[in-house]
Amino acid sequence: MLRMGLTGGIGAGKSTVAKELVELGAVLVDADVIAREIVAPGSEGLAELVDAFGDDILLPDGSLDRPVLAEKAFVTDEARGVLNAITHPRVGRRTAELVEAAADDAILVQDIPLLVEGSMAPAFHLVAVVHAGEDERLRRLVELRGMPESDAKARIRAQATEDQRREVADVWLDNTGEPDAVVETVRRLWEQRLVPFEQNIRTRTAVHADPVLGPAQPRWVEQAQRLVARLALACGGHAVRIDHVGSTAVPGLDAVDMLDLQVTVPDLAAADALLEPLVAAGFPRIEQVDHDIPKPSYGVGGETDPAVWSMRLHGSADPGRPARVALRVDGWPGQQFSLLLRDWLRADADAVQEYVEVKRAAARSAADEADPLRAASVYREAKAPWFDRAYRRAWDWAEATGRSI
Ligand SMILES: CC(C)(COP(=O)(O)OP(=O)(O)OC[C@H]1O[C@@H](n2cnc3c(N)ncnc32)[C@H](O)[C@@H]1O)[C@@H](O)C(=O)NCCC(=O)NCCS
Ligand SMILES: Nc1ncnc2c1ncn2[C@@H]1O[C@H](COP(=O)(O)OP(=O)(O)OP(=O)(O)O)[C@@H](O)[C@H]1O
Repeated sequence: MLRMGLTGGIGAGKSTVAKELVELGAVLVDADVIAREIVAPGSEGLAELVDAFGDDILLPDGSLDRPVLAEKAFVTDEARGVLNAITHPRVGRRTAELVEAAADDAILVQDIPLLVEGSMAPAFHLVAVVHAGEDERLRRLVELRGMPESDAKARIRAQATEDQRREVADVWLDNTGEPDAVVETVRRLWEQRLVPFEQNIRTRTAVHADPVLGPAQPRWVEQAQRLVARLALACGGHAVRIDHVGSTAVPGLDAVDMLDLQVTVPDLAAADALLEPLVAAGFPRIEQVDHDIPKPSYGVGGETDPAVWSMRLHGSADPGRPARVALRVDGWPGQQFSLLLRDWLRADADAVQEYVEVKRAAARSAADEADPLRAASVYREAKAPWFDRAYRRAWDWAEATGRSI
């Protein structure tokens, strides 16, 4: 099952996007619909609202007078807090039941207006944000939906900002233009990302990245932050720390478009306990081959022992964001080196330049190989001698600068 969170400010066009996704085959769980269900006539939720806001929020037939409640609830943060405290736990429980009931191969889309406000992003495999500027949203709400302007403005004020939404957005769906434009983008998203992503989760398949060296991308840092947040939720107490490592964590360093994340675990048993939680979170296990594990030819204390280089490797099931997740044991040389190498390169521009040239030469040698597996191995082997020396140099740098991990 793939779980996608869909959000956006009021009037941005979530319903337009959700409708298209349902037509394409998604199972929709809509928080606004659930929020209506849990305050239906005769419900406990409605009785609590009446206790809190007075019986003038009821229509003569006993149902909720929504505009009247909106007028009372969105005037102050306190009143909105009371509304949220009554409704949100009930919406949460009903949502959990619906998610539980969805089929294993479902592409589940959860339309949640307050996803960002509720810090829910890491619980999803992917978060899509529908965007339209504030003035345009106001216009749509007032002109097309007949909402009082003061109500529309009060709700916008009560919601997350555009910057906060950008932070969690794996996919940014611009809906400032004609609705047809966003619908077309949604169709492409469905075919190129959501369908293969769901299949990869179910079949435990990690995606590959094209082994092409490209210039550093500023978006790598934000993307890595989102993956770290997901991994932290999936790993819970088993992770000592989670870091963005590797070339994509070093500003200005050319790299293959593959993010490296390291989950530090207390021991290998903890790494193995994380197998299923990581698969479910969209990070399938990759079986290791011995030569994938770096082992320096010299060391300062036992690093040549292959046992201390043991690790567990996972990949990403998301075709839109290839990543490798290495689970390494706290204090073992591989875990330490991965952090040290990153920090040394971040601190030493000459070393970065040197490494870029080594990588480019390795890429040139690999380009002659037609077989992709062979090309990957040529690339790896061409970099190995530099890496071997880097192991020593990074430790020397740590000693000289008094850096500790
Ligand atoms: C106050 C109510 C009765 C007003 O009903 P109305 O029919 O006018 O609006 P509706 O429920 O369709 O919501 C429309 C939009 O308003 C915004 N909104 C609704 N509730 C809130 C809230 N508590 N805080 C901020 N924005 C909100 C969302 O963008 C939502 O998509 C209703 O919004 C409500 O019960 N809200 C509390 C539940 C809630 O938080 N729902 C949002 C998702 S869980
Ligand atoms: N691209 C667009 N251009 C013009 N109008 C649009 C566009 N997309 C949506 N609308 C209209 O704007 C209004 C708000 O859109 P929609 O109901 O999809 O927003 P929403 O994000 O689901 O809002 P809510 O937060 O209230 O659930 C609707 O009347 C819709 O028909």
